[in-house]
Amino acid sequence: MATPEAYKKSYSSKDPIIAYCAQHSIKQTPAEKELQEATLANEKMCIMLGAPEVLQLGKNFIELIGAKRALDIGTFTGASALAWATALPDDGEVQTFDVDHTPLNNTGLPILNKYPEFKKKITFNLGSALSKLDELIALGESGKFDFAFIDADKEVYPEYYEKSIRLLRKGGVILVDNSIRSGQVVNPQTPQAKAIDECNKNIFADDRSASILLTLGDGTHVAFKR
Ligand SMILES: C[S@@+](CC[C@H](N)C(=O)[O-])C[C@H]1O[C@@H](n2cnc3c(N)ncnc32)[C@H](O)[C@@H]1O
Repeated sequence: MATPEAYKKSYSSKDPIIAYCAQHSIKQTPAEKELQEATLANEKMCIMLGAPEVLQLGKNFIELIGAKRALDIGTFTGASALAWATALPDDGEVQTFDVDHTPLNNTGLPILNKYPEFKKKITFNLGSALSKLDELIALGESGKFDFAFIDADKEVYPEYYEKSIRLLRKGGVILVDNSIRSGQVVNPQTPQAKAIDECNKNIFADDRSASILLTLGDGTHVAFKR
């Protein structure tokens, strides 16, 4: 029985409409399929795996806007970083951030090492994502990224959005994962749900971007930098 959080993810949902949409949307490379299956099989916290329909949306945006540089906030086993790497051009770059590389080392890297054409585009940063994003801003990288995926500690979502909007160029796209949090944002009670709700409200009120909150996966807030 899927947990409520996993319910809307296509790989765990029993909903035939979600299954139908997934069947007519998701196009994974063999590398992505292998990493998804290994994560679901090996990782106790496999619930954290990015929903493939959300990763598909991100890949489509990367292709559409001709992105070259992507931020991936929350690596886990590397599934979202790999998705962006498959969609980026050969000279593309993914900067991915995590405080814990255990799932990456145990499950992600044994598979990623088999696909050097994708792995070579990914830089794995170990440490607080917020500090690393601040370092990029201090290094003069503001306005130089094309795409960002926010999928790490939920309490920090409002700050991750702020850093991402600064680091993206005009026309860049931000996807915020778990923006509905199994419906908890409607009446947020936990610090995580409250922070996601705050982030959703900030994005909706933000003149620096056009945006839409989609009921895709566990909720996907999409912001297009003006
Ligand atoms: C939901 S998982 C990421 C899933 C991944 N994006 C994917 O598509 O499979 C969230 C990750 O954020 C990491 N994380 C938690 N707090 C963090 C922080 N302060 N800085 C960076 N990463 C953090 C966790 O260790 C975890 O691996």
